[in-house]
Amino acid sequence: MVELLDVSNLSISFTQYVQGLQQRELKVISDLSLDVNEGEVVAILGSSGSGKSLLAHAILGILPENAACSGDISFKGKVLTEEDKKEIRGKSICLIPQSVNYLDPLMKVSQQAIGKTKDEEDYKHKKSHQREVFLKYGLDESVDNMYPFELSGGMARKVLLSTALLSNPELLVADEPTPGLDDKSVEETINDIKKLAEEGKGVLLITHDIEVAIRTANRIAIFYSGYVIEINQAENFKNADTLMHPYSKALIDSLPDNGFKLTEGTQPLNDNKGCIYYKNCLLRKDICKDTKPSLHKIGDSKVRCHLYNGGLDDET
Ligand SMILES: Nc1ncnc2c1ncn2[C@@H]1O[C@H](COP(=O)(O)OP(=O)(O)OP(=O)(O)O)[C@@H](O)[C@H]1O
Ligand code: NI
Repeated sequence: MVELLDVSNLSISFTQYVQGLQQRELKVISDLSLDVNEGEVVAILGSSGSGKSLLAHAILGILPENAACSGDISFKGKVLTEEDKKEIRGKSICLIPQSVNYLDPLMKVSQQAIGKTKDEEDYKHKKSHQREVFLKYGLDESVDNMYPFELSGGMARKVLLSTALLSNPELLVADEPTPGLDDKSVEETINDIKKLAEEGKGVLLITHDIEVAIRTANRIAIFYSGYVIEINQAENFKNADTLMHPYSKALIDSLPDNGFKLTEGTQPLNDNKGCIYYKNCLLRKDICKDTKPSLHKIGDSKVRCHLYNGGLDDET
């Protein structure tokens, strides 16, 4: 098992100005650790605005200027500097962006997929490769000359996927690839992602659709208020009893009532001293109020909860 991506203790925050010159720090992602192996799909599941796209952008090295970021992101055992990220993005690591808005509206889709070319020979080579990959995903020749606004939702998704695959990356970060798609296109997207993993690529699938996560991923990481609170095998998410964190259990139990969608719920925005789930937790203990649990390893899974460490928080 080759580890492709290792995100370790990643935190991302923004400085907010409140009332004139008063500043406060808005922590969007806190102490996030996560890894993706070769041939594996890992889903990160979180509600809207929980920092999922920022995680993707941190991995690619395209965070907005005003974001403060700490922690390490390693690719194949090497901690990446911002320079390294620039060097390998679009090559070994590719992003399937959340929205078609990432495509240039004034450029034909094949042109932007191919990018800059050195000379006619280079263009011919890249053009034939582009056609081959587009065809693999069911995009016929007429699509090459279309502008982004001419694409349907499903076609746009395929264009974003095919474009990301042109450089044959080892790791793909797919940011919400399914919203707005009809059932058939969702099905195709799930199969396409699974196939990529079968070919040996690693995929970090960012989604708020729990059903898509369960059906596509090998492992699922649950995001709550900027923290990963549990990482577990996807099949364990079919039943609350096979999960560990009280929030994950409550989430799965509530799914039938919520039409199997993640509800926004009330996720506290402001961090507190203790466990982020303290207020809502039915199993809370004294220690949970003032001491933050770290992400404990239990077998092949991880959980951020004091219940799983005998009340002691000695692991970092
Ligand atoms: N440039 C920025 N400056 C200040 N705050 C920002 C900036 N970019 C993002 N944020 C904040 O960070 C939070 C997380 O944003 P992000 O886009 O990562 O969420 P998301 O989980 O991808 O949501 P969605 O499901 O809607 O795509 C948002 O609440 C947003 O307010
Ligand atoms: Ni997003």
